[in-house]
Amino acid sequence: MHSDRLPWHASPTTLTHAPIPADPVAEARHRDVAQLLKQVIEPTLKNDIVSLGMVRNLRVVDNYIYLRLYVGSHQLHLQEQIQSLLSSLPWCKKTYIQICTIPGVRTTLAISSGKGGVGKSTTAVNLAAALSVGGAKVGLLDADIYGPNVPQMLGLRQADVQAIDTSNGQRFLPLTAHGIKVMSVGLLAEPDRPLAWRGPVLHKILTQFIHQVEWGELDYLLIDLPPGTGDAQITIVQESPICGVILVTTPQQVAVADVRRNLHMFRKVGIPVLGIVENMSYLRDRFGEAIPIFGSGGGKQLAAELHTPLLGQVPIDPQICTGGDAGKPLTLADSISLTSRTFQQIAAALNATFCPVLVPLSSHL
Ligand SMILES: Nc1ncnc2c1ncn2[C@@H]1O[C@H](COP(=O)(O)OP(=O)(O)OP(=O)(O)O)[C@@H](O)[C@H]1O
Repeated sequence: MHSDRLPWHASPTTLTHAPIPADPVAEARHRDVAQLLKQVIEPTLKNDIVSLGMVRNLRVVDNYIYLRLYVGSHQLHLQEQIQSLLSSLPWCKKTYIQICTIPGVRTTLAISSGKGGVGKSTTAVNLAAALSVGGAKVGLLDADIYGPNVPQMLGLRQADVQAIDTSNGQRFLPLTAHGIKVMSVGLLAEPDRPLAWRGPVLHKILTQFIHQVEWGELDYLLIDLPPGTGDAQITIVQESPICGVILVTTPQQVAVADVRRNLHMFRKVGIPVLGIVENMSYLRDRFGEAIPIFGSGGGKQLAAELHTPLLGQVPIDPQICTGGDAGKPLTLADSISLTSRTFQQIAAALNATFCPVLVPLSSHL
Protein backbone atom coordinates (compact mmCIF):
# COMPACT_ATOMS: atom_id res chain seq x y z
CA MET A 1 0.00 0.00 0.00
CA HIS A 2 1.19 3.51 -0.86
CA SER A 3 2.33 5.25 2.31
CA ASP A 4 4.68 8.05 1.33
CA ARG A 5 4.92 10.94 3.75
CA LEU A 6 3.10 14.04 2.59
CA PRO A 7 5.36 16.90 1.52
CA TRP A 8 5.05 20.13 3.48
CA HIS A 9 4.58 23.50 1.86
CA ALA A 10 5.51 26.24 4.23
CA SER A 11 3.46 29.37 4.11
CA PRO A 12 5.55 32.47 3.49
CA THR A 13 3.09 34.47 5.58
CA THR A 14 2.95 32.16 8.60
CA LEU A 15 4.35 34.58 11.12
CA THR A 16 3.30 37.85 9.59
CA HIS A 17 -0.41 37.73 10.10
CA ALA A 18 0.03 39.60 13.35
CA PRO A 19 1.10 43.02 12.06
CA ILE A 20 4.82 43.69 12.37
CA PRO A 21 5.35 47.09 13.99
CA ALA A 22 6.99 49.89 11.95
CA ASP A 23 9.52 50.53 14.76
CA PRO A 24 12.92 49.30 13.40
CA VAL A 25 14.04 47.90 16.79
CA ALA A 26 10.85 45.92 17.23
CA GLU A 27 11.10 44.80 13.59
CA ALA A 28 14.64 43.49 14.08
CA ARG A 29 13.58 41.70 17.29
CA HIS A 30 10.61 40.13 15.51
CA ARG A 31 12.99 38.84 12.83
CA ASP A 32 15.40 37.44 15.47
CA VAL A 33 12.56 35.62 17.24
CA ALA A 34 11.27 34.16 13.97
CA GLN A 35 14.74 32.94 13.09
CA LEU A 36 15.20 31.27 16.47
CA LEU A 37 11.79 29.64 16.28
CA LYS A 38 12.78 28.11 12.96
CA GLN A 39 15.41 26.13 14.86
CA VAL A 40 12.74 24.23 16.79
CA ILE A 41 12.09 20.98 14.91
CA GLU A 42 8.96 18.90 15.50
CA PRO A 43 10.39 15.36 15.74
CA THR A 44 7.59 13.35 14.05
CA LEU A 45 7.01 15.76 11.19
CA LYS A 46 10.73 16.53 10.89
CA ASN A 47 10.15 20.15 10.04
CA ASP A 48 10.42 23.42 11.94
CA ILE A 49 7.48 24.73 13.93
CA VAL A 50 7.21 27.90 11.85
CA SER A 51 6.90 26.09 8.52
CA LEU A 52 4.38 23.72 10.12
CA GLY A 53 2.11 26.67 11.00
CA MET A 54 2.34 25.87 14.71
CA VAL A 55 3.36 29.39 15.72
CA ARG A 56 0.92 32.18 15.02
CA ASN A 57 0.13 35.71 16.21
CA LEU A 58 3.77 36.43 17.05
CA ARG A 59 4.19 39.84 18.64
CA VAL A 60 7.17 41.58 20.19
CA VAL A 61 6.24 44.43 22.54
CA ASP A 62 9.23 46.14 24.18
CA ASN A 63 11.12 43.32 25.93
CA TYR A 64 8.27 40.83 25.83
CA ILE A 65 7.39 38.15 23.29
CA TYR A 66 3.82 36.92 22.80
CA LEU A 67 2.84 33.99 20.61
CA ARG A 68 0.19 31.34 20.14
CA LEU A 69 1.38 27.73 19.86
CA TYR A 70 -0.95 25.29 18.07
CA VAL A 71 -0.07 21.76 19.16
CA GLY A 72 -1.34 18.22 19.49
CA SER A 73 -1.41 16.39 22.84
CA HIS A 74 2.04 14.83 22.16
CA GLN A 75 3.70 18.15 21.30
CA LEU A 76 3.25 20.09 24.54
CA HIS A 77 6.97 19.66 25.31
CA LEU A 78 7.75 22.14 22.52
CA GLN A 79 6.67 24.96 24.82
CA GLU A 80 9.64 24.38 27.13
CA GLN A 81 12.04 24.24 24.20
CA ILE A 82 10.73 27.54 22.86
CA GLN A 83 10.92 29.21 26.27
CA SER A 84 14.51 28.18 26.78
CA LEU A 85 15.58 29.16 23.24
CA LEU A 86 13.96 32.60 23.40
CA SER A 87 15.36 33.29 26.86
CA SER A 88 18.79 33.36 25.17
CA LEU A 89 17.84 36.68 23.53
CA PRO A 90 19.64 39.33 25.64
CA TRP A 91 16.74 41.82 25.49
CA CYS A 92 13.95 39.31 26.23
CA LYS A 93 12.45 39.65 29.73
CA LYS A 94 9.67 37.11 29.27
CA THR A 95 7.92 35.00 26.63
CA TYR A 96 4.17 34.50 26.92
CA ILE A 97 3.00 31.39 25.11
CA GLN A 98 -0.71 30.77 24.68
CA ILE A 99 -1.21 27.07 24.02
CA CYS A 100 -3.96 26.14 21.59
CA THR A 101 -4.68 22.42 21.89
CA ILE A 102 -7.59 20.00 22.25
CA PRO A 103 -6.98 17.78 25.30
CA GLY A 104 -6.17 14.18 24.35
CA VAL A 105 -6.10 14.88 20.61
CA ARG A 106 -2.86 14.18 18.78
CA THR A 107 -3.47 15.31 15.20
CA THR A 108 -6.24 17.69 14.11
CA LEU A 109 -6.92 17.85 10.38
CA ALA A 110 -9.53 19.86 8.49
CA ILE A 111 -11.48 18.84 5.42
CA SER A 112 -12.49 21.87 3.42
CA SER A 113 -13.98 22.85 0.09
CA GLY A 114 -14.43 26.11 -1.77
CA LYS A 115 -18.08 25.38 -2.54
CA GLY A 116 -20.85 23.17 -1.25
CA GLY A 117 -21.91 19.81 -2.60
CA VAL A 118 -18.53 18.64 -3.93
CA GLY A 119 -18.27 15.72 -1.48
CA LYS A 120 -16.48 17.25 1.50
CA SER A 121 -18.52 15.36 4.12
CA THR A 122 -18.32 12.17 2.07
CA THR A 123 -14.53 12.51 2.06
CA ALA A 124 -14.41 13.30 5.81
CA VAL A 125 -16.59 10.31 6.74
CA ASN A 126 -14.80 7.83 4.49
CA LEU A 127 -11.35 9.02 5.53
CA ALA A 128 -12.36 8.75 9.19
CA ALA A 129 -13.55 5.20 8.52
CA ALA A 130 -10.36 4.27 6.62
CA LEU A 131 -8.17 5.64 9.44
CA SER A 132 -10.24 3.85 12.07
CA VAL A 133 -10.07 0.51 10.25
CA GLY A 134 -6.31 1.03 10.01
CA GLY A 135 -6.10 1.04 13.82
CA ALA A 136 -6.27 4.76 14.64
CA LYS A 137 -8.51 6.26 17.33
CA VAL A 138 -10.56 8.71 15.32
CA GLY A 139 -12.96 11.55 16.09
CA LEU A 140 -15.01 13.48 13.55
CA LEU A 141 -16.22 16.99 14.31
CA ASP A 142 -18.92 18.12 11.92
CA ALA A 143 -18.65 21.90 12.02
CA ASP A 144 -20.54 22.46 8.77
CA ILE A 145 -23.16 24.89 10.08
CA TYR A 146 -24.78 25.14 6.62
CA GLY A 147 -25.31 21.41 6.06
CA PRO A 148 -24.36 19.21 9.02
CA ASN A 149 -24.99 15.82 7.43
CA VAL A 150 -22.24 13.72 9.05
CA PRO A 151 -24.62 12.19 11.66
CA GLN A 152 -26.88 10.88 8.91
CA MET A 153 -23.92 9.52 6.92
CA LEU A 154 -22.90 7.57 10.04
CA GLY A 155 -26.41 6.45 11.03
CA LEU A 156 -26.80 8.86 13.98
CA ARG A 157 -29.70 10.97 12.79
CA GLN A 158 -31.90 10.84 15.90
CA ALA A 159 -29.20 10.70 18.56
CA ASP A 160 -29.22 12.88 21.70
CA VAL A 161 -26.06 14.57 22.95
CA GLN A 162 -25.24 14.21 26.66
CA ALA A 163 -23.34 16.81 28.66
CA ILE A 164 -21.28 15.98 31.75
CA ASP A 165 -19.72 18.10 34.49
CA THR A 166 -15.95 17.89 34.65
CA SER A 167 -13.32 19.75 36.67
CA ASN A 168 -12.95 21.99 33.61
CA GLY A 169 -16.68 22.78 33.38
CA GLN A 170 -19.42 21.22 31.27
CA ARG A 171 -18.41 19.01 28.37
CA PHE A 172 -20.38 17.36 25.56
CA LEU A 173 -19.91 13.62 25.20
CA PRO A 174 -19.32 12.57 21.61
CA LEU A 175 -21.43 9.79 20.14
CA THR A 176 -19.83 6.70 18.65
CA ALA A 177 -20.61 5.21 15.24
CA HIS A 178 -18.61 2.39 13.62
CA GLY A 179 -15.83 2.99 16.17
CA ILE A 180 -15.58 6.71 15.28
CA LYS A 181 -16.35 9.37 17.90
CA VAL A 182 -18.69 11.94 16.43
CA MET A 183 -19.90 15.41 17.33
CA SER A 184 -21.93 17.61 15.02
CA VAL A 185 -23.41 21.09 15.16
CA GLY A 186 -26.47 19.37 13.68
CA LEU A 187 -26.90 17.32 16.86
CA LEU A 188 -27.10 20.49 18.95
CA ALA A 189 -29.83 22.09 16.85
CA GLU A 190 -33.50 21.25 16.46
CA PRO A 191 -34.02 18.72 13.65
CA ASP A 192 -34.70 20.24 10.22
CA ARG A 193 -34.24 23.82 11.51
CA PRO A 194 -31.49 26.00 10.03
CA LEU A 195 -28.61 26.99 12.31
CA ALA A 196 -29.24 30.75 12.17
CA TRP A 197 -26.19 32.07 14.03
CA ARG A 198 -24.35 35.22 13.01
CA GLY A 199 -21.45 37.44 14.03
CA PRO A 200 -20.28 37.27 17.67
CA VAL A 201 -22.87 34.62 18.59
CA LEU A 202 -21.60 32.36 15.83
CA HIS A 203 -18.02 32.94 17.00
CA LYS A 204 -18.90 32.13 20.62
CA ILE A 205 -20.89 28.99 19.80
CA LEU A 206 -18.21 27.61 17.47
CA THR A 207 -15.45 28.33 19.98
CA GLN A 208 -17.35 26.51 22.74
CA PHE A 209 -18.15 23.70 20.36
CA ILE A 210 -14.46 23.17 19.55
CA HIS A 211 -13.26 23.32 23.14
CA GLN A 212 -16.08 21.64 25.05
CA VAL A 213 -16.16 18.13 23.68
CA GLU A 214 -14.75 15.36 25.84
CA TRP A 215 -12.95 13.35 23.16
CA GLY A 216 -10.72 11.19 25.34
CA GLU A 217 -7.54 9.99 23.61
CA LEU A 218 -7.57 10.40 19.81
CA ASP A 219 -4.90 9.86 17.17
CA TYR A 220 -6.90 11.97 14.71
CA LEU A 221 -9.63 14.54 14.95
CA LEU A 222 -11.04 15.35 11.51
CA ILE A 223 -13.00 18.59 11.26
CA ASP A 224 -15.57 18.86 8.49
CA LEU A 225 -15.53 22.63 7.83
CA PRO A 226 -18.36 24.64 6.31
CA PRO A 227 -17.70 25.33 2.60
CA GLY A 228 -16.15 28.64 1.54
CA THR A 229 -14.05 31.25 3.33
CA GLY A 230 -16.45 33.11 5.63
CA ASP A 231 -16.51 34.01 9.34
CA ALA A 232 -17.33 30.50 10.51
CA GLN A 233 -14.39 28.91 8.71
CA ILE A 234 -11.97 31.53 9.99
CA THR A 235 -13.19 31.13 13.58
CA ILE A 236 -12.76 27.35 13.48
CA VAL A 237 -9.36 27.59 11.82
CA GLN A 238 -8.13 30.10 14.41
CA GLU A 239 -9.55 28.26 17.40
CA SER A 240 -8.35 24.73 16.64
CA PRO A 241 -4.86 23.28 16.45
CA ILE A 242 -5.37 22.22 12.84
CA CYS A 243 -2.03 21.01 11.55
CA GLY A 244 -3.08 20.37 7.99
CA VAL A 245 -6.01 20.76 5.65
CA ILE A 246 -7.29 18.55 2.86
CA LEU A 247 -9.12 20.39 0.10
CA VAL A 248 -11.91 18.65 -1.78
CA THR A 249 -12.95 19.64 -5.28
CA THR A 250 -14.61 18.26 -8.38
CA PRO A 251 -12.90 18.56 -11.78
CA GLN A 252 -15.22 21.38 -12.90
CA GLN A 253 -13.62 24.79 -13.51
CA VAL A 254 -15.98 26.64 -11.10
CA ALA A 255 -15.20 24.26 -8.25
CA VAL A 256 -11.49 24.54 -8.97
CA ALA A 257 -11.62 28.36 -8.83
CA ASP A 258 -13.32 28.17 -5.42
CA VAL A 259 -10.67 25.80 -4.10
CA ARG A 260 -7.98 28.24 -5.20
CA ARG A 261 -9.57 30.94 -2.99
CA ASN A 262 -9.94 28.44 -0.16
CA LEU A 263 -6.29 27.44 -0.35
CA HIS A 264 -5.13 31.04 -0.19
CA MET A 265 -7.14 31.54 3.00
CA PHE A 266 -5.30 28.65 4.70
CA ARG A 267 -1.92 29.78 3.47
CA LYS A 268 -2.62 33.29 4.76
CA VAL A 269 -3.40 31.97 8.24
CA GLY A 270 -0.32 29.73 8.03
CA ILE A 271 -1.95 26.31 7.99
CA PRO A 272 -0.21 23.81 5.69
CA VAL A 273 -2.36 22.45 2.88
CA LEU A 274 -1.73 18.70 2.69
CA GLY A 275 -3.21 18.27 -0.74
CA ILE A 276 -6.29 18.03 -2.92
CA VAL A 277 -8.84 15.24 -3.23
CA GLU A 278 -10.60 15.33 -6.58
CA ASN A 279 -14.05 13.86 -6.05
CA MET A 280 -16.43 12.67 -8.79
CA SER A 281 -13.39 12.50 -11.07
CA TYR A 282 -14.82 9.98 -13.51
CA LEU A 283 -17.44 7.30 -13.98
CA ARG A 284 -16.45 3.75 -14.93
CA ASP A 285 -18.56 2.39 -17.78
CA ARG A 286 -19.42 -1.31 -18.03
CA PHE A 287 -16.21 -1.96 -20.00
CA GLY A 288 -14.13 -0.48 -17.19
CA GLU A 289 -13.38 2.66 -19.20
CA ALA A 290 -13.16 5.94 -17.18
CA ILE A 291 -15.55 8.62 -18.48
CA PRO A 292 -14.81 12.18 -17.23
CA ILE A 293 -18.40 13.37 -16.66
CA PHE A 294 -17.44 16.73 -15.07
CA GLY A 295 -14.39 17.35 -17.24
CA SER A 296 -10.92 16.06 -16.60
CA GLY A 297 -7.59 17.21 -15.24
CA GLY A 298 -8.98 19.99 -12.97
CA GLY A 299 -7.54 18.54 -9.75
CA LYS A 300 -4.21 17.66 -11.34
CA GLN A 301 -3.84 21.09 -12.91
CA LEU A 302 -4.75 22.83 -9.67
CA ALA A 303 -2.37 20.68 -7.64
CA ALA A 304 0.50 21.55 -10.02
CA GLU A 305 -0.39 25.25 -10.09
CA LEU A 306 -0.62 25.50 -6.30
CA HIS A 307 2.36 23.24 -5.58
CA THR A 308 0.36 20.84 -3.48
CA PRO A 309 -0.11 17.09 -3.99
CA LEU A 310 -3.15 15.49 -5.60
CA LEU A 311 -3.93 13.02 -2.82
CA GLY A 312 -6.49 10.96 -4.69
CA GLN A 313 -9.15 10.85 -7.41
CA VAL A 314 -12.45 9.45 -6.20
CA PRO A 315 -14.77 8.11 -8.92
CA ILE A 316 -18.49 8.81 -9.17
CA ASP A 317 -19.85 5.79 -7.38
CA PRO A 318 -23.56 5.19 -6.70
CA GLN A 319 -22.53 3.10 -3.69
CA ILE A 320 -21.28 6.31 -2.01
CA CYS A 321 -24.83 7.70 -2.00
CA THR A 322 -26.27 4.39 -0.81
CA GLY A 323 -23.70 4.19 1.98
CA GLY A 324 -24.32 7.83 2.97
CA ASP A 325 -28.10 7.35 3.09
CA ALA A 326 -27.85 4.03 4.95
CA GLY A 327 -25.46 5.43 7.58
CA LYS A 328 -22.58 3.09 6.68
CA PRO A 329 -19.68 4.65 4.76
CA LEU A 330 -18.63 2.80 1.63
CA THR A 331 -15.12 2.33 3.00
CA LEU A 332 -16.70 0.04 5.62
CA ALA A 333 -19.50 -1.47 3.52
CA ASP A 334 -17.24 -2.53 0.63
CA SER A 335 -13.62 -2.15 1.64
CA ILE A 336 -12.15 -3.59 -1.56
CA SER A 337 -13.95 -1.31 -4.03
CA LEU A 338 -11.84 1.09 -6.10
CA THR A 339 -13.43 4.03 -4.28
CA SER A 340 -12.62 2.61 -0.83
CA ARG A 341 -9.04 1.91 -1.85
CA THR A 342 -8.59 5.57 -2.79
CA PHE A 343 -9.58 6.61 0.75
CA GLN A 344 -7.38 3.87 2.25
CA GLN A 345 -4.39 5.22 0.29
CA ILE A 346 -4.97 8.74 1.58
CA ALA A 347 -5.30 7.35 5.12
CA ALA A 348 -2.01 5.47 4.68
CA ALA A 349 -0.25 8.67 3.56
CA LEU A 350 -1.65 10.50 6.61
CA ASN A 351 -0.39 7.76 8.94
CA ALA A 352 3.05 7.81 7.31
CA THR A 353 3.19 11.54 8.00
CA PHE A 354 1.48 11.99 11.37
CA CYS A 355 1.28 8.62 13.04
CA PRO A 356 4.12 6.36 11.82
CA VAL A 357 3.37 3.78 14.54
CA LEU A 358 0.16 2.96 12.65
CA VAL A 359 1.91 2.19 9.36
CA PRO A 360 1.79 -1.61 8.75
CA LEU A 361 5.22 -3.25 9.01
CA SER A 362 5.12 -4.40 5.37
CA SER A 363 5.12 -0.73 4.27
CA HIS A 364 8.42 -0.10 6.06
CA LEU A 365 10.21 -2.72 3.92
N1 LIG B 1 -17.91 10.19 -5.50
C1 LIG B 1 -19.22 10.28 -5.39
N2 LIG B 1 -20.04 9.49 -6.15
C2 LIG B 1 -21.37 9.59 -6.03
N3 LIG B 1 -22.02 10.43 -5.19
C3 LIG B 1 -21.27 11.22 -4.42
C4 LIG B 1 -19.84 11.19 -4.47
N4 LIG B 1 -19.37 12.09 -3.57
C5 LIG B 1 -20.45 12.65 -2.98
N5 LIG B 1 -21.58 12.14 -3.48
C6 LIG B 1 -22.97 12.51 -3.11
O1 LIG B 1 -23.10 13.92 -3.34
C7 LIG B 1 -23.88 14.51 -2.32
C8 LIG B 1 -23.10 15.65 -1.68
O2 LIG B 1 -22.00 15.08 -0.98
P1 LIG B 1 -21.48 15.69 0.40
O3 LIG B 1 -22.62 15.95 1.33
O4 LIG B 1 -20.37 14.85 0.85
O5 LIG B 1 -20.93 17.08 -0.14
P2 LIG B 1 -20.47 18.35 0.70
O6 LIG B 1 -19.42 18.99 -0.12
O7 LIG B 1 -20.13 17.98 2.08
O8 LIG B 1 -21.80 19.19 0.70
P3 LIG B 1 -22.25 20.37 1.70
O9 LIG B 1 -21.37 21.49 1.39
O10 LIG B 1 -23.67 20.59 1.33
O11 LIG B 1 -22.07 19.85 3.10
C9 LIG B 1 -24.24 13.40 -1.35
O12 LIG B 1 -25.54 12.93 -1.67
C10 LIG B 1 -23.21 12.31 -1.63
O13 LIG B 1 -23.72 11.00 -1.37
